[in-house]
Amino acid sequence: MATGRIGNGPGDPSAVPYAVETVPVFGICMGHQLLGQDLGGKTFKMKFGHHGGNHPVRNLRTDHVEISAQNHNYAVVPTTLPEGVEVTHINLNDGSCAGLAFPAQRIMSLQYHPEASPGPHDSDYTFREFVELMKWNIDKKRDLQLSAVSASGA
Ligand SMILES: NC(=O)CC[C@H](N)C(=O)O
Repeated sequence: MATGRIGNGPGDPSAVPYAVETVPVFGICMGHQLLGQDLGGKTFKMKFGHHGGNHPVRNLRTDHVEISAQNHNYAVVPTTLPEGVEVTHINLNDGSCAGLAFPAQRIMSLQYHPEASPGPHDSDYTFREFVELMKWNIDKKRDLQLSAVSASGA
């Protein structure tokens, strides 16, 4: 997943469990493909790809159909994704993977472009979903900090 370097510091590392946390990630298009690969999945080159602003996708969680802007030639192979990774959207023209989620690490991604503008706004809700993931992370970090402070007796 996201890589980085955590530097040196004073004191007992067990007193700061909140210092290491997973950060919510929202991947779009290439970001979706790279997340799919990072989670253990494979990608493949499509025969024609999807290009244009009128591609129907189905949200498998809500069963709603959204019109989407798309511009890609590769896609994630759903059957190669490991346990715990959920396919959240499919392209209704060819059944290809149009979105995935890994809730355990607060990861979400879309193959298409919800940010497209001008373009359809059917998928604006996905940005609100990502804001909720970030809020959850902030609340969890605060709770961990509070419990670490009370455990230390400070
Ligand atoms: N718009 C993109 O990010 C394209 C991703 C990748 N190069 C593809 O063609 O599928």
